[in-house]
Amino acid sequence: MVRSKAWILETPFHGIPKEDDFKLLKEDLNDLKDGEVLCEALYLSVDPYMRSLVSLGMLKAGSPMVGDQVAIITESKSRDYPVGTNVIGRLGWRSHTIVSDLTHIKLLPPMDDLPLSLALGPMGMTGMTAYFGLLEILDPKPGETVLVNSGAGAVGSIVGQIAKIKGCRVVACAGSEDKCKWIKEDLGFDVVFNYKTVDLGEALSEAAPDGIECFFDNVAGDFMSTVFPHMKLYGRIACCGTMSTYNAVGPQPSGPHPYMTIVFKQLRLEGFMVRRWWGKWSPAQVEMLQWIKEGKIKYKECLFHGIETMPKGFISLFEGSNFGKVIIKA
Ligand SMILES: NC(=O)C1=CN([C@@H]2O[C@H](COP(=O)(O)OP(=O)(O)OC[C@H]3O[C@@H](n4cnc5c(N)ncnc54)[C@H](OP(=O)(O)O)[C@@H]3O)[C@@H](O)[C@H]2O)C=CC1
Ligand SMILES: CCCCCC(=O)/C=C/[C@H]1[C@H](O)CC(=O)[C@@H]1CCCCCCC(=O)O
Repeated sequence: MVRSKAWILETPFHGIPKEDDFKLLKEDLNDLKDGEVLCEALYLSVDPYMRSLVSLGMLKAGSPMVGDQVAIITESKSRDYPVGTNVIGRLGWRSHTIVSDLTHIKLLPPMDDLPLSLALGPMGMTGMTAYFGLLEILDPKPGETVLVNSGAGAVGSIVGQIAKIKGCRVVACAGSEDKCKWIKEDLGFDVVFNYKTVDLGEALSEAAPDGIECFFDNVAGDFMSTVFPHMKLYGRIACCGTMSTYNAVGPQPSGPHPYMTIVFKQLRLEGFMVRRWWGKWSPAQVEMLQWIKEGKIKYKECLFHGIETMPKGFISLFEGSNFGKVIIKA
């Protein structure tokens, strides 16, 4: 008999999630039926969207926490997935899972000798978000200025590096001096500032006196409103996420929005969800693997150890204490 540990949401979040909002349950799993496999989690992902699922009413008190994990098949009654196969799937915050519908798991992308955890980072959902959000929505040209916020995060750090590969000038910000040092010195972004210690408008005027062609926005809110006047005519904005609003309590902030600037500068804003390009993930992963092997894309992981630490890892995303991709090693 296998005992699984599984996190549920005990109390819907109010403001920044707290460790008390979660509860760890233990469940004895049944024996496998024909066609089923038993997955044991190796690495689990925590991502900002999990916070927004509560605001959207998709996660309620008592709901199992959702999320992707890299797992190994430890028992199998399926010919397609023999014991020892590594898979990725939206299996939730749990240590062991019986999978009956095998469309819920898939093989990892080819990763040569890279750590398996990268299938949750640059080779996985966050890396693909950076890749497609930048290349499909913003389509930056060599010499253009690309601004990215949360620049030391899982998505932002990859956005800036792909923009450098494409010959762009990268302006990025992050919320600590250590993060700024990493993206400036190790990742080679051109202009970097700590948005918590500068006047954002002044920092943008200084960083991009001729204006910004492409803005990859992970934050929204006041940050975005401040950026609009610094955009160039026909500037493009990829609306990737809204870190500044996920923990908002009560009605969402309503402005100010410089609408006249959007019209006058003929800006294009486009929201996206990375699964739009699901059919193109494989070739993108091949290119990402090549860039990582050539040292053109560097990555950082912020590892937490043990499934018991999942709430801590998740909360770190909103405290800004994470560097790169937050991963829980089971
Ligand atoms: N559209 C899509 O398909 C996808 C969208 N996303 C979005 O991309 C964004 C980045 O995700 P991801 O890279 O995984 O996360 P990160 O690794 O960037 O971690 C989150 C970071 O956000 C910053 N942050 C936290 N709270 C705030 C706040 N109130 N205001 C401004 N910044 C804040 C912190 O960095 P700092 O030190 O810089 O403050 C923190 O480290 C998120 O908005 C997420 O929802 C992610 C995946 C897919
Ligand atoms: C829901 C607000 C999302 C804000 C932006 C963001 O972070 C999006 C992340 C998605 C990414 O495109 C791929 C995903 O899987 C993320 C969203 C998943 C939402 C539904 C999850 C429901 C479930 O698994 O049961």
